[in-house]
Amino acid sequence: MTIITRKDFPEYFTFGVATSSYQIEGATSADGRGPSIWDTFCREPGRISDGSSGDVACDHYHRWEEDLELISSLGVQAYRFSVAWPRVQPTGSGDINPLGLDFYERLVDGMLERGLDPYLTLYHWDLPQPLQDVGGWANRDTAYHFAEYARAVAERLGERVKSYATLNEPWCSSILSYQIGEHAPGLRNRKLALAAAHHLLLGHGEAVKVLREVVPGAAIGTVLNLNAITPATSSEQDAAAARFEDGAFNRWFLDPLLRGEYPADVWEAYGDDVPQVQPDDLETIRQPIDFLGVNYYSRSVVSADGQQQRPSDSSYTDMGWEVYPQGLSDLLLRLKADYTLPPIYITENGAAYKDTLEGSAVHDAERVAYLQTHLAEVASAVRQGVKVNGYFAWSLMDNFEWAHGYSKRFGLVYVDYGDQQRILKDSALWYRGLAGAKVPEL
Ligand SMILES: CO[C@H](O)c1c[n+]2c([nH]1)[C@H](O)[C@@H](O)[C@H](O)[C@H]2CO
Repeated sequence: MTIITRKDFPEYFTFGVATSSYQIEGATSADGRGPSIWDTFCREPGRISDGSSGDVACDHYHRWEEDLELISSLGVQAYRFSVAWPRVQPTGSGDINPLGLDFYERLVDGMLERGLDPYLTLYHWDLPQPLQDVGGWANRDTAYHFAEYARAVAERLGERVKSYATLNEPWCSSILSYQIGEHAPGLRNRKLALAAAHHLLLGHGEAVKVLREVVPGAAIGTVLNLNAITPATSSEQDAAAARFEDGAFNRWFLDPLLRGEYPADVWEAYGDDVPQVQPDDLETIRQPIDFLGVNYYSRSVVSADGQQQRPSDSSYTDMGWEVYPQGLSDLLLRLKADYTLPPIYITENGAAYKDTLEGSAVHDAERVAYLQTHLAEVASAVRQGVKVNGYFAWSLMDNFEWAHGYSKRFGLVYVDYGDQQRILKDSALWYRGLAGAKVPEL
């Protein structure tokens, strides 16, 4: 395994850690916060593997200062976090809750006081429940409500926030949530899912227009989860299946955002389930952006029979995801080859492993190896000319892992949910050595 050091990355490269509001904050009824679709989803029996919810999570809402100290101690330059829409606008439209904005203002000012650059995500899945009561993202109005919520946040926080990402992973907020049903609101309807995907993209475009007006000096972009997709064999059937998966998973979002069009091959395959697109929608969606966030965890090996392949010579994380670092450089080089790109940030990369607390230590060698090998691929892609400006490890600390509850640990920092103690894992110490290293004299 190649040893990477700070010298393998450009001087301007930003190292950070990432979280999201519903996964760490808790305090789901504090200070005027309204219910989100995840509060509702967690109460539906069987939805969450351990029957838990984000009601307490990491109690970050009350421990935010301690957590900012923790982040600062890791030597990183930036912190990627998300704002809970239901804290700021409890019903998703109309009245703004000043106490909700107060929390994020304290948080952002706390970052700046510690020399941390705030990288804000406006939507990381916690949609106000009243919007879902009238269709959620399958309702076109939600796109416009989202832009007004973006306005409220940007007007309060302004350009203290260095970077505004509109969405986190619209594929998850639409296909995984409205078609596959694994995430809130847990529906299984492809037509609704494709409508939701379109309205998420439209909401992104409408929000970009608002942000350009309110915070013209901030970097504005969005975040996609993208996979490196490999056919299981060299057969034409598997190759065709891989092309379609690439279209449905990657290009369905990349092409509207970067080209202002849906991929024709996939559009045709969807038949009557395709979304209703108004004449100016794609022009709105393709608003120029200053960065593209890429979340990468593993590759997808696709066969015509639809069976998920598990190459026997690979290792797998606790989520059952193949450890395939080369997929990250493959993906980045493919993006460079196929699209006219803004600078890229790796906004999420990390792994869940079964962590064991030994006294006040967690020796998570597998996670160190995962981070080391994936960062080496980022460095390789940068050497090959891909403009990657930064990397955010997922996640700062163990947290609520959606349908898996607290059974999966992604953190660089171990959380003892009994007493909310935070304990640096070996991976945090390793990452500090890289992220906190002084940039070598060039
Ligand atoms: C298939 O991986 C996805 O890209 C993905 C993985 N993850 C995500 N998206 C989400 O953005 C995080 O909230 C999850 O906690 C994290 C770990 O599951």
